[in-house]
Amino acid sequence: MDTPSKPSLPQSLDSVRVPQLPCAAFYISEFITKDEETLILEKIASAPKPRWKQLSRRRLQTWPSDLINNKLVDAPLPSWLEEPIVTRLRLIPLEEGADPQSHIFSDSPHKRPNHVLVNEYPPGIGIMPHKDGAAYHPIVCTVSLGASICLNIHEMKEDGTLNETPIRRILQEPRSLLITTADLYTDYLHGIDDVMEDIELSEQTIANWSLLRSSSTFRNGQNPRQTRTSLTYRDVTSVSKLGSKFRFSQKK
Ligand SMILES: O=C(O)CCC(=O)C(=O)O
Ligand SMILES: [Fe+2]
Repeated sequence: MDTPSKPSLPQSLDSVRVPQLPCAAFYISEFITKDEETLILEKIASAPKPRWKQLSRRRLQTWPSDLINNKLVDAPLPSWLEEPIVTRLRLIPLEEGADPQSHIFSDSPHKRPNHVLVNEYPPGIGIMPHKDGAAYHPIVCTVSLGASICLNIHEMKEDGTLNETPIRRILQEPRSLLITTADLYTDYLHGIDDVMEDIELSEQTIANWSLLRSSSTFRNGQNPRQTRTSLTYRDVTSVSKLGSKFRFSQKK
């Protein structure tokens, strides 16, 4: 096959920092290959039906399991969520010249993500502006599959209500990785509009325009939505070991 078996990763996260954001975010346009994307989408599609949680308009899979009181029952991620993504995430140093062992999860409690949400967005469907809550170490790695979508970053008004106009927008292409960290997850909100098309896309309006794989695709400023699936990787701070005992007691 002609397609490369691995995408070429940046030398450091610092070189793919999203400009014009109040705090650190990083965007790698080609984080997985088309073949890897296809394989992961097949694995998601072939998961047993009860794996899907149907929300009012969107559906969701949670791996390895739902959190209970913000705690994760200790269990490994399935291999198709671990490889190649987790390994590759931990290969990119934060800065050039930094300790080559350092990576985005170096300071997280488990040094790696232990939890993945799979969110499927049909055209016209998004997610309301929200914060991700206290269960996680404040780093989220989002791999986008299938189609492009715009993520909006919002701030709160002085009176504590949401400012509906996003302060920035980030365009996520299929096979890309977006890493959002720190205040972007703790102080700001993020959401996706319920639209059939993202509009007014340009160098002026999209924070990661210079980092896109193919900004020419959006020359006319539009992104007609197709079904887009996201994988959000996080490190759940609190992990209980109860699960292994429970599984043991279930064995005949
Ligand atoms: O799909 C996305 O890019 C965002 C998902 C999200 O915000 C979440 O699962 O908390
Ligand atoms: Fe979120």
